[in-house]
Amino acid sequence: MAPATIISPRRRTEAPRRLPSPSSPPRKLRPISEILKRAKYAVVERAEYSDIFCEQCGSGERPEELLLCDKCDKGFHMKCLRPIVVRIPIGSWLCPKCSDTRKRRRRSVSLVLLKKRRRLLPFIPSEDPNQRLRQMGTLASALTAMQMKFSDELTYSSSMAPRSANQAKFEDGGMQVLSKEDMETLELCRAMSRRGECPPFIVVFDSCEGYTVETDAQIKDMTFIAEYTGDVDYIRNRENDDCDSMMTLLLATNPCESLVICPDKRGNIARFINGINNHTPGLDIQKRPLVFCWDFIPWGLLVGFHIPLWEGKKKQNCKCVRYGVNGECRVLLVATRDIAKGERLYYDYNGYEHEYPTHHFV
Ligand SMILES: C[S@@+](CC[C@H](N)C(=O)[O-])C[C@H]1O[C@@H](n2cnc3c(N)ncnc32)[C@H](O)[C@@H]1O
Repeated sequence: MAPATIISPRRRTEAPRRLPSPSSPPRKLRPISEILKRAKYAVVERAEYSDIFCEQCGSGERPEELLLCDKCDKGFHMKCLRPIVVRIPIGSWLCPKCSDTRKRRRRSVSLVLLKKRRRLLPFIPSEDPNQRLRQMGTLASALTAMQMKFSDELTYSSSMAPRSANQAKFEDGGMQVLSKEDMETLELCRAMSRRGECPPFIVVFDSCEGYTVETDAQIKDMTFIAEYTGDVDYIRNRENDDCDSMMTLLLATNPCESLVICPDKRGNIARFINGINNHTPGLDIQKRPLVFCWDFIPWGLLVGFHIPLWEGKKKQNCKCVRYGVNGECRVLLVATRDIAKGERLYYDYNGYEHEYPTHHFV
């Protein structure tokens, strides 16, 4: 906003200045806050503003009711504005057009920032090679216990679904495409993993949750955690499969073409990440915080709502997202907030089909 032009020591949108009558005794100066509280109208100083008229009604009458925009210098009757301005604004005032431009400019800036912030970040491997060995060791133990082999990519076999079946264009309603920059980040992470610079996570065993993944360093929001890998198969082949780690890969318009990832023989750390319980409220309703809102209530009543605060939602710190990458579907796990070292990873298993039973999850 352009700085206000100084035409007198007073602001143009300020309250009227009452000149003391020659007969009255000198008065003490009142604080500006008190003057503004009592002020009814804006005063236009006639000497400099005699040619000002209202942009809405075109009239220059009732100059004492004219507000001047601190940016474009144009005049507006307080009662011609919508909504009507009933008292002189405290501080600077912008007319509807100037405040709209400012809002729009602000919005586009924040969108750019938002876009920048939403870019995928590569994980940062621990510097100490011994620490990385320990991390890989915990994964190797868990894989061995599950009789699985490590695989950091999707695998295809003729007895299941061929690679040609994995086409993002088959997705019912289309699939979001991973941006070029995010693809580079994904490739960078894969290259790091191949060199033994693994992501800083460990797999631990918990008597309630089974295997679960914990961070071994602080993780930033939007950090790429892992790709969900395993054998790709048609959903139709797996209808009676009791594997609890299957992941949706493709939901095709023709259900016969839908695919799942099955990490029963091969997979990576993604297969050990646990889910949130999104059925059971963690706090009883009386103890949930109240949120107050009066925005949409015309008669200005203050209304409080209880917001459902599911414990699981609070634990959730990553998400599982399907993307089209070079025309194929891929499933990526990404941090949804900053995660402290030692925190366990959780995401919502019911992201797509709302079917996974999580009632028993801790
Ligand atoms: C993809 S696996 C995750 C790794 C699994 N915990 C394991 O030991 O192999 C999914 C299974 O883990 C278990 N699980 C996942 N999240 C859980 C949670 N929050 N509490 C308890 N069990 C959970 C459930 O048995 C679920 O079917």
